[in-house]
Amino acid sequence: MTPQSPHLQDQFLSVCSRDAAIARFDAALGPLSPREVRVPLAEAAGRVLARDLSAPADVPPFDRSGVDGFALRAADLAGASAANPVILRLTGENIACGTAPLRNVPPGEASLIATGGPLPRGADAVVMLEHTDPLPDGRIEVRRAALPGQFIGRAGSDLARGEVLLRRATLIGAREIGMIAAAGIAEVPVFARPKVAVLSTGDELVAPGQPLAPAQIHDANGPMIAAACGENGAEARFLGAFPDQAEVLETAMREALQGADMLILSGGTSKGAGDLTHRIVAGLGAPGIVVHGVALKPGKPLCLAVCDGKPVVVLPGFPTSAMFTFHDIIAPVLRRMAGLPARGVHEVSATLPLRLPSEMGRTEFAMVALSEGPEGRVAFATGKGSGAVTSFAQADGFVQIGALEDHLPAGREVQVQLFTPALRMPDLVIAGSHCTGLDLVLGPLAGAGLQIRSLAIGSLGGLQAALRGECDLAPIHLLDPATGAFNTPFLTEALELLPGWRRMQGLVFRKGDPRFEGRDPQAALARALADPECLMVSRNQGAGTRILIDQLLKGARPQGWLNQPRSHTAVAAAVVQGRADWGVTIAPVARDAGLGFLPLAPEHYDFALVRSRMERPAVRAFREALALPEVRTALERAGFTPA
Ligand SMILES: Nc1nc2c(c(=O)[nH]1)N[C@H]1C(S)=C(S)[C@@H](COP(=O)(O)OP(=O)(O)OC[C@H]3O[C@@H](n4cnc5c(N)ncnc54)[C@H](O)[C@@H]3O)O[C@H]1N2
Ligand code: MOO
Repeated sequence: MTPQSPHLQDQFLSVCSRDAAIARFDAALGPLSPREVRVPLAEAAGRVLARDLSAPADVPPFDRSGVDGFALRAADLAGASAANPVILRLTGENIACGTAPLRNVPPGEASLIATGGPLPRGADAVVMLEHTDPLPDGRIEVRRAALPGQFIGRAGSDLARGEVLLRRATLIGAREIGMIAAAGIAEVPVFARPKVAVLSTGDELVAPGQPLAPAQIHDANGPMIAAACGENGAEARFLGAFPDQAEVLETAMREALQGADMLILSGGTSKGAGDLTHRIVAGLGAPGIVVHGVALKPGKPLCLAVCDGKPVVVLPGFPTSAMFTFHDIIAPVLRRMAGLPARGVHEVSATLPLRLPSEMGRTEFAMVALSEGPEGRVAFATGKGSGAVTSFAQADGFVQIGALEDHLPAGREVQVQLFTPALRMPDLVIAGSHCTGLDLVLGPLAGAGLQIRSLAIGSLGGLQAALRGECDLAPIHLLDPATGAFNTPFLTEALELLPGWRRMQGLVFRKGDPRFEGRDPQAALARALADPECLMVSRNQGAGTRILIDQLLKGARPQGWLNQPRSHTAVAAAVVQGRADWGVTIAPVARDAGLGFLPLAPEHYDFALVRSRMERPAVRAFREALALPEVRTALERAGFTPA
């Protein structure tokens, strides 16, 4: 199916608004009524009740004692007190739980009764054992009066026969299981979980656990979407990742759809020539594709189809896009099929500390992480683009930006829709440059139960957040070219420097490359600059390493200088994969990547502490962790030099 010339593609995406997409999908799906099945009580947890459950019998089935004591007639105890006890004879019967009483309790007598024991005929009250005294002749003295009905649980008082104990559409949990069991019901009518077949498409996909060949990535969408289906009442069957081969894919999709109530694919729905899933979907059944292209960001290439009554969905390949479109558009359908109520919306308000750019023409969902600033909650954007998967873990929720806005200004108050109903603000907010060494310091804090939010917004971004008092500390490695000093020149009165560690920066190359191997850095650099075939990888403007690179280059602009990734790791990857021959990164990254390393200069990775927040327990804990001998040893072992 792949066209001869991949650049000659169909322009099949015709974008409609989110609301129009939902309306078209709903209209094609028609009413979605969940099926009912009966499951044993032991399997009912997590299911949704398909009909009202009525009690088949009274609970409790008989009047019973609520205490260990004596069943008796309240009238016998009129006027009883410690000073004036009443003496009663015993019937001789001892009513245990699970035994039906045989004897009457006539006036002037009492029967010993256990908590939960059935009340004998004649008795109308129970007194507690500790309010009585045995007499040597076998009778008892009762030291206080009793009200009729005292300590008696009446038949049907918990549940009367015929009473509705749980309503339809109730989500069954442990408490509900207890009620159903008490009512004596062994089989529970619940909604059938819709069966969803999930499959990923893409030649580049490899199952987690399998090694990656060049240009391959691990399949994130498949497991993620299957789990999200489970969270929304469905029974997902993940069928694996399939290559972009029309026949293989079509067979897999037809088989999957046969045994399922819904089919969800991801990938291959955008404009690429290899994007063939939508073509197969179009032939799976009537009416076929009803929406292809929604004015959502992320999520534009979403494809919605109904094939002979069953929903078939192609989510965008980018994991963030797949997840947002699933939750926004697919989850509500799934919940209706599963008989689950719509998910509640949980919102908090917060202020944007920074301008949040947005694309005009698409409703945009921007993920944010919350922190407590001096003037209330602030929401930092955490998005790394639709292709990223880690933004979810760092975000508390998302902000919706209307299709007609191209940005939200700094200072704007926004509503943040939370991912989870309960928001727990982090105990420690770190914003700035990330370093793998930081994870070694944070380990003990997380182990002590502190919730830590680490926002990788670069040294300068972190410094500004710290100056605004919106984080507790900012990890920075900023070189002042004028003085050659690190970090201290950038501080103000409001900040205090906590020394972190030194990271040796050096020139990296693939081991064995004779242009670098065994030379001193300056000689290697001269050799590299003299060779027009020798390709470098640089760093982004603003990075400390970039300042070092520009100092080394003295104005030279070798091949590859415009390749300016934002991280040490990306530099190492470019060299390892041969997209560049040399670059500058830090020793631990070079070592982990297996690259040759020629040391240049140590970089100071320190922490700008916000003075007004320094007494917070989590900040103190951070300083203590940094000084721990085991943390220092771990840092050294990882290739850092603690300050
Ligand atoms: N010329 C255009 N290119 C793109 C457009 C466009 O309008 N014009 N739309 C972009 C948008 S927006 C999105 S979203 C993506 C979605 O593309 P597809 O749905 O066709 O997905 P793929 O091309 O197959 O993959 C995109 C991306 O995601 C990775 N991927 C795919 N499946 C998985 C998986 N199961 N687990 C992890 N990652 C996955 C894949 O490797 C690609 O990197 O298209 C833009 N392009
Ligand atoms: O819609 Mo794409 O989902 O912008 O990333």
